[in-house]
Amino acid sequence: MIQVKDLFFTYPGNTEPTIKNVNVTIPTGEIFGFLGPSGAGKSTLQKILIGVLKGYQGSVSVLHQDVNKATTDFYNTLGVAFETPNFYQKFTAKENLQFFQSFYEKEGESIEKLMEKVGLGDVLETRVSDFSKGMKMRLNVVRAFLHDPELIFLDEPTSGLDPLNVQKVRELIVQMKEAGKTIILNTHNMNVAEILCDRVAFIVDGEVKLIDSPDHLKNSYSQKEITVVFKEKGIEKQASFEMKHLGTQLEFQKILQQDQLVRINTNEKTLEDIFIEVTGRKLQ
Ligand SMILES: Nc1ncnc2c1ncn2[C@@H]1O[C@H](COP(=O)(O)OP(=O)(O)OP(=O)(O)O)[C@@H](O)[C@H]1O
Repeated sequence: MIQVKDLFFTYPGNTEPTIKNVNVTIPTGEIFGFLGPSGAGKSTLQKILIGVLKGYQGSVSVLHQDVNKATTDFYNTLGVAFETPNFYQKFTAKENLQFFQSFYEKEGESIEKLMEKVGLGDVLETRVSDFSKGMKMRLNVVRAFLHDPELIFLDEPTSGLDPLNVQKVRELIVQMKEAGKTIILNTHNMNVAEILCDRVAFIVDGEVKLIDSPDHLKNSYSQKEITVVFKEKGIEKQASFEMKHLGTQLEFQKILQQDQLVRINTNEKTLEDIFIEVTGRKLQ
């Protein structure tokens, strides 16, 4: 679906490349996340992958085409939600979506259904000027799916959304994956990445530092131990035990038998902890 080899890109007028030696292959049907702090180069990479930024070095094949030679077909099978939503403020949400849909040959799910899925079912006839930032973000996601594309790029799709609406957008993305779509997310929301992505790439200063699945990363980086919090003579205490010896760990068995357990933590690292450990950088 996507094959990037030895990619470098320098903005005109800059001396240093913004994208440095990126190599990545993304198969059909995957949810793939580019994770990195602000300024890491995620949007630049997205613009190269959708054929907007030219003049790069290396090779970029998307939907089995060299993006430098992308045809109309390419844009009919590609959906994009840019980080900053761009709508006609005086038009209603529905009028905006109908207008953008008219550029494409194919129609996917109805505007009404898609809007319903992101919790905007009752504001179809509302002018976009009356939308909040979070509503515009959700409308932006709907816009990317209008023409039933095969490959969808979503730049920070959950930015500025409350937890309930983050969940709605997440559910829509999962439904699209189940329908066989390939989805590329740019995000610095590690929680979203952890739940949604089959694989993630850590990107810092234009370089991909690591590509792996969230599960495999968490298994590799987390300590294989648990911490037990228990009460002894009314005082709360804690002790850590290696997971592989738990069955024969007498002290652990004693805590269980005395029924003094308060809680057990698995000491699992979050994707954010692992990002910091691997790259030495924070995400926000
Ligand atoms: N048109 C441009 N000309 C010159 N430099 C640019 C241009 N657009 C972006 N940059 C620079 O390229 C670097 C990467 O920016 P980019 O927007 O790709 O990062 P990002 O990871 O998407 O960040 P964010 O999460 O804040 O959107 C930044 O240093 C930015 O200042």
